[in-house]
Parts: sequence; structure tokens; C-alpha cells
Amino acid sequence: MTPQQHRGPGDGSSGRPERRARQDRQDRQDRQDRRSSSADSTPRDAGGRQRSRASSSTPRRRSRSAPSDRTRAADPARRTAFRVLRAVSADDAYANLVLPAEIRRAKLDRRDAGFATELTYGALRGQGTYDAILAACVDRPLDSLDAPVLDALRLGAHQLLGMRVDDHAAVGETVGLVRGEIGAGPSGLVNAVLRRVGAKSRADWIAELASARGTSAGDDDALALEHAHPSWVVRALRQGLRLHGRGGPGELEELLAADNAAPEVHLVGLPELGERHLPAALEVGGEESPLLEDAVVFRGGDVGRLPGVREGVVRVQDIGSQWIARALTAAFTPETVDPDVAGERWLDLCAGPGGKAALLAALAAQQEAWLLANEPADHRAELVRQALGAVDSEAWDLRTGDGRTVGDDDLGAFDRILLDAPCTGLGALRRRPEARWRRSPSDLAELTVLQSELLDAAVEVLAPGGLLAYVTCSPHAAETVVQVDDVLRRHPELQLLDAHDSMTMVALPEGARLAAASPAPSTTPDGPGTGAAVADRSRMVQLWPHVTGTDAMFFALLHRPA
Ligand SMILES: C[S@@+](CC[C@H](N)C(=O)[O-])C[C@H]1O[C@@H](n2cnc3c(N)ncnc32)[C@H](O)[C@@H]1O
Repeated sequence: MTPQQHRGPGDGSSGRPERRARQDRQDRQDRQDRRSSSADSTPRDAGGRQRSRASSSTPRRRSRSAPSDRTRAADPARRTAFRVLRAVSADDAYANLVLPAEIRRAKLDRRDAGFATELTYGALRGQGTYDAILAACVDRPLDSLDAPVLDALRLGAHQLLGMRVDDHAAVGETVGLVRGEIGAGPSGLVNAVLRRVGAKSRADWIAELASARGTSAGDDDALALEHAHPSWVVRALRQGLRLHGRGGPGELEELLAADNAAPEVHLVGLPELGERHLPAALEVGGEESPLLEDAVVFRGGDVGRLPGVREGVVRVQDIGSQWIARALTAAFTPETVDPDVAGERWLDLCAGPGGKAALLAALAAQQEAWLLANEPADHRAELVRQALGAVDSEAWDLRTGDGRTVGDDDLGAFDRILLDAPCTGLGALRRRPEARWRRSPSDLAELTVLQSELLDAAVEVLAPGGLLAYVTCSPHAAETVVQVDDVLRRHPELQLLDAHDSMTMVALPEGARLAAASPAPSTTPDGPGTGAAVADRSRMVQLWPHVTGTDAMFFALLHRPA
């Protein structure tokens, strides 16, 4: 079935007995759904929902219409997408966690699952742009609409403007969804609004809104509208590119487009444990990464069925993360005579959920080093324990505590420390479709304080001669280069090494070419930190989705001379 043909059951032409039977089926399904959704209510359940008591005990909002008015069952793929959007807006859930659970619950086949995924992710990513268009089509403020109605409108808008669903199906099926899931009451409004939305193409809508807002082509607000990013994020990305000598004509647009594309699945084979399973992935649609050894770009089907995945020795991990973890363990210092890491003590200060810790622990086991993984959140510490489970337990230990107090525990000094700091995640917008609309510049204030406190704590336990990798999954200046400038000011004994060298050392030829081919960076700080002494930005690595196909990870390598 093509998206154009993707229609739900019920075309309104059937006779009464069949309608009655369909209604009964729908009521049974509703009762079943209510039972199963109340059975799994936890503060943030396995599906990623954060359930407040209020939301789990409040009966699902239904329209004032009689049940007999709700004659049309939504098609299962659209219903799945709608439920994920509801979980995201009502329960603060993460779509990437809820969607697979909802797909399983609805028993969608592969094609319907694909449709539900495209619809869910597209509607969530495009939310800011779709809301602007919807606001122009509704005769009252958008936030005065019931939240489920607004979610349904977003789904309809994405089908009309972002997918190849024909207008008739997009409007009809969304109205059917509203009748089935909310009730007949708002179906007239949804029908009328979506007809207005569908009267123009996406490009025409954007041109009209841009001209009403007085934006000019290429400025941050125009790009924000066109590429569905908040304006402050566009500004931060523009500045991030410039700080690393990038941002020539069209590059910001490339980056914004990459943020809106589904990321490829990357696999890592843990050293000594998982590498031997990688050929099996290559046989079923995987390709060896040209950037890094033992990394596979997987375009096949179900990752969970690949050999080694269930055992945790082949793991899904962005190549950027793999690359940085390997680079830290291979990095030299100016005084290093012997590159042997045997006997070294490594620390992963912010380890949850354990992706990099698993690779570090396997490398530690292979090279006779030892890793302490630290994570303050209990449930995330448990994930770290599971991630490390496949690796010889002699090679690692787990601390559950605040990274800022690691120096209080008399744990001794560490030779290599990974500080993969909590951050805005603006470098991983591809993975979390709703994240860009949840974050706000005010988050930066809290996060940057935490980042600098964690940096100080890491410096405190860094051994003489040791290396500290400061890493974020964000290219925001305040979380990256400004943090490095500040820590170097607070700890003048530290040196900033060129992180490209260690990235190049562990890379395959194409990776080495990309790592070495960073454009000349701007030397003047742009924005925060202006006027202060700044570290050499050319020594800091910034990966980009549109360049390396990885998350936009930042990596600076600090060294305490012996
Ligand atoms: C970016 S994530 C780390 C990702 C991880 N390195 C991986 O590859 O899977 C940041 C982590 O820092 C943790 N964190 C938050 N506050 C912390 C603190 N005060 N001390 C240490 N870790 C903290 C968060 O719980 C989160 O798990």
C-alpha cells in the first residue's frame, strides 16, 4: 500500500448492522486500551512516558457526543501516531521510546509501522512550522484548542504538507481519527481547518508566513520556519559552525536538513567480544564504516535479531560516540614515551545509559586497564550495569553518585577521564524529534553551571600526566568552547591538546581525511566569552551530521602535565 492509498477501515458506505458491529469492536478496543494503559503506569514507564498521578488517574477525555456518533474507527497506523503525540504532549514522553511500544501494541505490520513512524516523527519535528500554519487557519488562538485536537491537526498538517498522502485521504482519515479517538464534537472544526491547510503547498505557506513576519530569505527566523527549528537553535547552530571555521553558503541549511533526516543505525562490535559477529550484519544490509574500524552502518531490518546484539557485544552506537571513546583511549600526551595503557585507571564520570562506558570497559579489558563508570540516577546506573554486563567484571566497577563529589570518595587519581556532560542535546536533534521544541535557552543557565562544576570535579581527580576528554552532544558555544576557555582559566596548569590527532590516529583513511580536513577555525570568539582570552579552537573537534553522518558531538582533550 502506498501512502496515497493508506486509508483506514470504514468509508462511511456500509449499512447499519456492520456499523453496529464496528462500533462494538471499537468500544471493546477502547476498553482494552484503557486497561492496558492503566496497567503500566509508572513515573517514566518502559515506553518512556512520564506519568503524573493526575494523568494516569484522570479518565481519558472524550467528547460530549454520544458513543453512537463515534462510528468511524481510525486506521491503526494513524491511531498509533496520535497516541504517541498524546504521550509526548500530555506525559512528557520521549517519542523514540513510546513509538516502538505503541507499534507492538497495535501489532502493525512493517509497512504500517513505517507509515506510523514517518507520520509521528514528521509531525513532531515539524511542530513549530505546522503550528504557525495552523494558527493561520484557525479563528482562535491555537492554545485555546483542546490538546488532543491540536495533536490531530498536526498529524493532518504533516500528511498534507510533508508526506505523499493525497489530500482527500489526509483530511478524511484525520477526521476519522478524531471521531474515533476524541469524539464527533471537534470533527467539523478539524475538517474545516485541514481543508484550509491543504489549499496551499508547504512552500506557499512558508512564503506567505515569512512575508507576514517580515523575514528575509536566509535569515535565522526564515530558516527556522522553513526547517522547523526554533530560531534560537538556528542561531546557536549558525554560531557553532562559524566557531569551527564553517558556515559557508548553504552549509547551515545542509545542517538543518540533516537534523530533519532519520539517522542511520550504527553498530559497534565490542573489542574481543563483538567484532566476530559484525560480518553477519554485513551479510544482511550492513556496510563497513569508512570512518572507523569495527563500526557498521546498518540499513537492514531488525537490529535485535543480529548475532551478538542480545548478548550486548554488538551494540547500537553513533559512530561519533565510538570514535571519541576510542580516541580518548589511544591519545598520546607530549610526555608519553610508552603508549601502553596497561595498568591505567579510567573514569567515565557521566556514564548513563552506558554506551561509551561499554566500549571503554571492553577496551580496558583488552588492554589491561580498568574503568570506573559513574552515574547519579539509579535507573540509569542500572542501565550502565547492564551495558557493562558483557565485559569481564574485573575490568570495571560502577559508582552511583553525583560526579561533582567523586573527589570526596578517596578513589585515587585517574589517567584518562571521559566527561560526557549532561547538555542540551542540540547535536542529536535527529534522534529525538520533539527535543528541539522542549528545550529553551533558559536550560542553558542550569546546564552550563553543572558542566563547569563537573569539569572542576574531573580536574580534581585527574592524575599528573593524565588526559581529560570534555565531550558534549551539543555544538552550542556556551556548552563547548566557552566551557573549555573557562576551565583553562580556572586551571592554568592544564594544556589543551589537539583532539584531532587522536581522532585521526584511530580512524580509517576516510575518517582521518575528515578529521584532518576541518576548515580553518575562526580565532575570535563569537558571542559568549567575547573579549576574554580564548583557547585555540582548531584543537577542538566538532563533528556534524551533514559532514560525518554522526551526531554533532564536541570533543576537547585536556592534559595535566606530569
Ligand atoms: C550525555 S549523558 C552521558 C551519555 C553516556 N556517556 C553514554 O555514552 O551513554 C549525561 C549523563 O550525565 C548524567 N548526569 C547528570 N547529572 C550528573 C552529575 N551531577 N554527575 C554525574 N553525571 C550526571 C545524566 O544522568 C546522564 O546519564
